[in-house]
Order: sequence, then structure tokens, then C-alpha cells
Amino acid sequence: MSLAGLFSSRWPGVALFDLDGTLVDSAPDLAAAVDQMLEHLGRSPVGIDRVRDWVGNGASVLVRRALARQTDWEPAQPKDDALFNDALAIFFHAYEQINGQHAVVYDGVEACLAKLKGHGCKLAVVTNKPEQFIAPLLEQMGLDHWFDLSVGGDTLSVKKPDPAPLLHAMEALGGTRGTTVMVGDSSADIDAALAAGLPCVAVRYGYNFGQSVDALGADAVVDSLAELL
Ligand SMILES: O=C(O)COP(=O)(O)O
Ligand SMILES: [Mg+2]
Repeated sequence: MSLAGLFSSRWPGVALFDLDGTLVDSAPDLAAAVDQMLEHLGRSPVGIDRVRDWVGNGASVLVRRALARQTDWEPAQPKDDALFNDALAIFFHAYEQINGQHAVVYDGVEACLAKLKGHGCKLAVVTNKPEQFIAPLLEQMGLDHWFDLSVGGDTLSVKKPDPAPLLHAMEALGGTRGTTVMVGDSSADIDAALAAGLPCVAVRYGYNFGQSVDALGADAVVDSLAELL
């Protein structure tokens, strides 16, 4: 399956990309910030292997999962819980310093973005990462010049798997359902695309809460974005 094949009408179209685990391997930075937060609170660090499985539902859920130390922990405490608020503030401060330091762009990403741009496509990042961290990370990775728009987890009142952020980006870039595709690494991305009625590609190399992405219902599943060229 090529990207061109996913567009039901002709190029140019709109391509929406998830960020963490799709464009950039940012887990090393996120894990370092989570561990700094835990140590600041007098708790033992958890390390990258656990943090990788906690990324994808935004910073608040990441921090809640780290405090509870389990992947499927559903936020049970009120949002104004003092420990959570402290932890979130410490995490934000730590991640602000670390963001982009250890992260790397995945193989195949640049070639895919270049090909889409070459066809006149508009490109957007649609991530659950808070907005304030998107531009610094894209700049640090040298990816910022590719994108016409970015939508973060706090840009709207809802985030993925809600379809609204995808539809917001699609409409802002003049796309339609026949000319827009979503590319992501987790169930949040694929569920959002399916709910939005958009074709979607899942990548196997990212973070999906430790689960395979093969059965999520994506139109294509790839090991590298280079496979789409
Ligand atoms: O959970 C996050 O903070 C970001 O995740 P995403 O870029 O994969 O949406
Ligand atoms: Mg992701």
C-alpha cells in the first residue's frame, strides 16, 4: 500500500502525522523527565522500558500512569489532587529542559515527508503532546520546516482518540475525507482516524502500550515510512 493509494482522489492531499513514536523516538527524553519527577517526589525511577508503554495519551495520563506505575491505570483521583498537580508541574519543568536532547527521527521519516511535500501535500502534526513542547522538538529534530500546522493534546478541549483534532487539522489545511490520511503508532491514532472516517497507516516501531498495532484496523501497517514511497 502506497500513500498515493490511500488517497481516494488525486494528489495533492493532506497528511496528518502523530509525533511521539511515529516521527520521533522521544521515549528517552520522556523517560528521563518522568524519572526526574519520580526522584524529586522521593520515589524510585521506572526507566525507559516502562515509560515507552505509557506514552500516547498525553502528559497528564503519562504522569498519572507513572505515579500509579501501571499502564492501564485510569485516572481515579480528582484532577486537582495535590500530588498529581505537583508531579505534573515537576514533569513539565524537567521535560522542558530535556525535550529533544536524546530524541531521534525514525528512519524513513524525512524521505516520506519530502515525497509528500514534493507532491504538494499539506502536512500537519496531530499529537497528544502538550502544544508548548511541539515546536521545540520539531526544531531540534530539524523537522519543523515540513509542517504547515501542528495540533497538540491541549489545542482543543479533546484529544485523540477523539476524531476532533484530526478533523480540525484537515479542515484548517483545506483537506477533505477523500484527500486526507492519518499516520500513527498507537490505538489513539487509529481509533481517531476510524472515528473521523479517514484512511490511516499504523507504524509498528512506535509505542502502543506494549501491544501490536496489526489488529487495530489501519488500512496499512508498515515497519518504516519508507515502505509508503
Ligand atoms: O502522549 C503524548 O504525550 C504524545 O503522544 P503522541 O505524539 O503519540 O500523540
Ligand atoms: Mg504516538
